Amino acid sequence: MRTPIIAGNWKMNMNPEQTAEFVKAVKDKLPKATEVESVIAAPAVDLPALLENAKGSELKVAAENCYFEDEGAFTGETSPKVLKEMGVDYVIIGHSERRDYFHETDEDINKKAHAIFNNGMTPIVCCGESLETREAGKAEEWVEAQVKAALKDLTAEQVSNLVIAYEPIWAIGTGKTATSDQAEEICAVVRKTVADLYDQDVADKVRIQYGGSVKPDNVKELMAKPNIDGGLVGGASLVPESYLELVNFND
Ligand SMILES: O=C(CO)COP(=O)(O)O
Repeated sequence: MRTPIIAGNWKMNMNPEQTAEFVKAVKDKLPKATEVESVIAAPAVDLPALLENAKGSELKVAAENCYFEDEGAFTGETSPKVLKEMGVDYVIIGHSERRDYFHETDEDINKKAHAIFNNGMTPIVCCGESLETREAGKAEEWVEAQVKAALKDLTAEQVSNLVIAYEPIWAIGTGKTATSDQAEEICAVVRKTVADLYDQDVADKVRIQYGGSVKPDNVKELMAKPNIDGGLVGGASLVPESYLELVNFND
């Protein structure tokens, strides 16, 4: 019912030449997008190379961030309108690195979600708690509050098409994966939050990814969980062989 979605988040790790080489290495070995969606999120400087090389393949393209205005005096920002014109499908917003290092607020993230939908793309909204919050027993309420704030005033139709990525901060780039049960537990909370805000039908349609040290050797177990529909993958998405193992997790 929900098409699985595996997205690589390259972060600030690739240049246009490396991007072109990567896409050439994977493009003919991807699953059909109707069975598993394969996405790569790249820095803005790599998007032209990514889009050009991905043409005609099953690979979908994401930006790692954008601004919430379409144009204007916003030095250094990326326009969602231009991303759409270039052919971008998805935009990651609210990654914990952007919240922590660049002080993005829940309100910014909500404005970006509206701007991305208004431009005909799909947001991948990230949420997730710190180790401190988890140890205080507040992971569920933290994530629920982040999801509620990010979705403010979005329509049921928009949220039906949305992707939400649950990424516990303590599992990002640390090699510490949440157990599949821990990941499932919070992904279920995310779905319930959507059901409470909208209805069960919308909650059944929204796709929820887990992110945080997803690797070829744990992807199958995570994907087997009922509320996990995909992965948002950092380190293991940088190498063509491991990216291919991730997107072909069903084989
Ligand atoms: O932040 C992440 C994806 O957005 C996860 O990164 P890692 O897969 O490197 O832990």
